[in-house]
Amino acid sequence: MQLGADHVIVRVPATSANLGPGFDALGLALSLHDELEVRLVASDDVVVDVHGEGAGQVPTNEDHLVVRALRHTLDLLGAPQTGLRMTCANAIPHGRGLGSSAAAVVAGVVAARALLADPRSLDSRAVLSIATEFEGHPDNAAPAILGGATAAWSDDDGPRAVGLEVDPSIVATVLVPDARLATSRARAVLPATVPHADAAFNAGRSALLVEALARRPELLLDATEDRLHQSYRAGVMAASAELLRALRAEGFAATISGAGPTVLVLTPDDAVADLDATLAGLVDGVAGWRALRPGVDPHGARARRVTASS
Ligand SMILES: Nc1ncnc2c1ncn2[C@@H]1O[C@H](COP(=O)(O)OP(=O)(O)OP(=O)(O)O)[C@@H](O)[C@H]1O
Ligand SMILES: N[C@@H](CCO)C(=O)O
Repeated sequence: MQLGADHVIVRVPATSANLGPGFDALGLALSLHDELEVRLVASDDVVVDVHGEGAGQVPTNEDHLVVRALRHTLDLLGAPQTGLRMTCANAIPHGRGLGSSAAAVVAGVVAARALLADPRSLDSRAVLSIATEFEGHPDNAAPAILGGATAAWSDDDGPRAVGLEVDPSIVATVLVPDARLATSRARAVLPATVPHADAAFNAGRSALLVEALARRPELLLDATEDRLHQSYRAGVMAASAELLRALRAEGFAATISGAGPTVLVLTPDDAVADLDATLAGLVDGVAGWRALRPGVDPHGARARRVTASS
């Protein structure tokens, strides 16, 4: 496989996984993006400049997650490796449950694809498969690739995903604390098995959530109930668990975003003012938290080749 470009720009969205009952399966792309510029250079060097989230914290060499995903993809396709200069402008907070690691991996894979002489040789399913190898589960990678809301699953041929309808009146609010929590830590507190009744409960709520997202936002509170992960994780994200409880008690469809500790709230647009008033009343619960209302990203990851004339 030959390379056909030497300069690409990639934009990839944040994602909120699980959406309550859809553990490791459902996800939503949010209009909060990391943007990367990748140039091939003649030497073997890797130079990474990071601005925004993660600056001064993530590696700036071959260990950088985007570089690892990019190189892995080129290797898989039998494409040549070269030196790289990469500039990252990151808006997705790290370790907060907004899919930063999936965004980085997807960015690396789609950057590699855009560098190929024939980018069509890697379709969305192959991108999902590579990204899931890194992530271990496809629920963030799927919406990061496809945009919108997605349901992801795996069969014998690997991970797959489909887009789900989202009623345009649904507003996503994310409440992002300062504290970070590594996904690995939030997964380590989950039990190996769960009661059959809890699995059945979540199956019903996940099915309902597909309908609530598509055209019945008034069902979002019931549809976002979960018994498979959030209560087990409360001990490693006490403030988020308390905020979740308080918002749900007021009738808002709050969930832990991904592996936390961010809280996602899904509301019909006519309930946004009530949500803001409720948040203003929870002064202690949200002091120091960032409240963002990013909108749903309908596109997913995008890559553009830069040519001398563009
Ligand atoms: N843009 C990035 N560039 C380089 N490394 C990144 C980038 N984004 C995330 N990472 C790496 O991934 C880690 C965060 O991944 P982690 O899976 O713990 O959380 P998350 O992906 O933000 O949340 P979640 O998986 O719950 O949505 C960071 O600490 C960093 O090591
Ligand atoms: N489904 C994953 C999302 C975070 O990567 C989890 O909750 O652990």
